[in-house]
Amino acid sequence: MAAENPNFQNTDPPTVLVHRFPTFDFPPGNRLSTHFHLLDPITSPPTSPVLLHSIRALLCVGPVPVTPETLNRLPSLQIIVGSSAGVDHIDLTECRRRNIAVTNAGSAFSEDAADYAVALLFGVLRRLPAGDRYVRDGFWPVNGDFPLGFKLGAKRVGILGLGSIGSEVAKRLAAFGCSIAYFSRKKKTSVLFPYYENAIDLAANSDILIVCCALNDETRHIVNKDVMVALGKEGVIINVGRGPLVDEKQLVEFLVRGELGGAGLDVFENEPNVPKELLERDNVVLSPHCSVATPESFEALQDVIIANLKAFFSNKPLLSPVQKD
Ligand SMILES: O=CC(=O)O
Repeated sequence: MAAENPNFQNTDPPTVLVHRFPTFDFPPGNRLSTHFHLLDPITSPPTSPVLLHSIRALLCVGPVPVTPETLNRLPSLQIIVGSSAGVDHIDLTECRRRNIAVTNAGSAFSEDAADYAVALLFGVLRRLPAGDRYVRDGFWPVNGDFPLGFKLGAKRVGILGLGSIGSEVAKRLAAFGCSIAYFSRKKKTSVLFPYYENAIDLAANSDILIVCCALNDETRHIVNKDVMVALGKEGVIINVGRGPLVDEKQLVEFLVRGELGGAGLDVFENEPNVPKELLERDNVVLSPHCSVATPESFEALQDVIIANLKAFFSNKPLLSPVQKD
């Protein structure tokens, strides 16, 4: 038992406590358990409070909340290794206070998330899901040609959050001939794209807004009514970040009143619930929070998790620490 074995945490492989919803796990065949002793309270017998007291590393699988109560049970905790790009489910303030390091999925998901943002954008502009329904439902022979879509090339794209995902979006849309501008926490010295100091100015100078920033107190509802007005009647919003980055109630009203051109949404404020007004709109493409969900991404994620945990247990710099500022 851990209390009788003060070196428990130094055993090989090192112990990592798993924190997850019962319904949420890695796909079968994960490689983590070949490197670490994974202690999963959902599949193992109840974990004793004494053992919990000795845990130094927590692996957070999926968006399960890490609250001050979770952390109180783990007084020796030094690192939380997250398995998602966003870490809004982890109480970062409390982690900072307790000096607990937090890591995220790093760039494991960035290419898939960026591909998906572009796919949603094509879906909205060229009306792909609506065209698919038109064919399947037998309207083509009866009603004739399908209404025109819009060209992607030469559109002005504003990216909210030019991090790892946003940069991949920029690369892809630049290749389609779009002009790129962005708003981020900070202006990036290494980037030549025009920078706007706030989301409203970015929207006023964009045809399309792609939302891919982290969710926190500063960015909650960053896409609000004023940003929607600035984007204008033809404007398109794509969200592959988190639902609460967009004021969903306002978004619905703007779409219903025809004051926005369309939206492509992989994330929602109250998942898995989607406002019913969106279900019947052909200029809206809906998706069940799966922009990063490919076997290739999950393979890359395991590399990032293993690298972070190995670095932690050997006192080396972490691969993907979450920014402290
Ligand atoms: O939503 C997915 C993620 O944050 O990784």
